[in-house]
Amino acid sequence: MCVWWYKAGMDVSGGNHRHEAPWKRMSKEELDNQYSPSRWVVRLGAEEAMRTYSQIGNEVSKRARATGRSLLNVPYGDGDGEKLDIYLPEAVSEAMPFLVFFHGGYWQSGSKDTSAFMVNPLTAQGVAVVIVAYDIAPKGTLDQMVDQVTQSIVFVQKQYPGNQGIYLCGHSAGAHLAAMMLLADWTKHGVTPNLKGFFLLSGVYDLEPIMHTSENAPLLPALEDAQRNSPLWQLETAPTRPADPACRILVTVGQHDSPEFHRQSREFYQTLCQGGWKASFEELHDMDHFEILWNLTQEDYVLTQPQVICRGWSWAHQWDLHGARQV
Ligand SMILES: N[C@@H](CC(=O)c1ccccc1NC=O)C(=O)O
Repeated sequence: MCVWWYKAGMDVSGGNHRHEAPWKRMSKEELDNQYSPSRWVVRLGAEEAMRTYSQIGNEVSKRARATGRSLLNVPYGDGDGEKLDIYLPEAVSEAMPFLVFFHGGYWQSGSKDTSAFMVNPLTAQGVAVVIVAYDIAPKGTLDQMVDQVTQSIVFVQKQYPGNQGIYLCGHSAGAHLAAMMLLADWTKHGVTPNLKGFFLLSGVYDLEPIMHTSENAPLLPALEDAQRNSPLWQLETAPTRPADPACRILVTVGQHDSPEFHRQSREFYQTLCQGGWKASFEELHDMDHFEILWNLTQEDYVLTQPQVICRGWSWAHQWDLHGARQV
């Protein structure tokens, strides 16, 4: 079942009219603006928002490591950068649920070492959290990053075959990498991970507009690179099906994210619905691109409740609190 949450005044009419994509009419300057999330924060200046992002990431990661219940820099592949951190709950069991997180930073910055945002609230509630490093550009190409993320999930499944579910979460560029896992061919890896949910925070799902921005152009040398790595494009042209039909996908975007980020999330959600995936969409009230992550450090935030993240997503009903309604 697809759940469409909307607020009064929100445009629910849009289809996937790619030929009419609004970004095609934008100047380079406007595209740069639309794809620079820090320029859209409302309570801080752009630079201050980025500084705060690093500072909070640093602090929460130190706090997460201070509990001593972590396995750090575990290799999931042969490459130097192919490492992940596993944060365990107090009561470790065979059948723990796992949340695997992919950090953002436009595929060019960020680190697992400063991205343990949701670790303490979730481990306190019995969920094991894995924070994955991947080779950001210029060391890594997008194809390599996608491959590394795939390998990291295979590693978790092989290491913890009795897991109660693997839930993927990604922020921004990390949401893109998580979304690419909807297209993964697990048969090549000899194991099908027990994927139960995708939790996509302010992501980018169509990389073509990014090719035309100054900051990101070097990432995507050709249109084929952008298309091959665009889950939106791929799902529209070659739809896939979940291995587990109960697998859920939550697509979220911050209210203060740019119009292009809103469009990307909405279109991705619609494409998922059309493809028969169990998807939900939520615009996070009064949130900017970075505050979404800061809220994930809080144990009492709606999205860090295990029943939201790891138990059948009964969370949806809680959104009534934010004035959203189901249609
Ligand atoms: N240069 C970007 C930085 C950025 O996009 C970003 C930074 C930290 C975490 C996520 C980000 N965006 C997506 O991956 C900006 O101006 O917002």
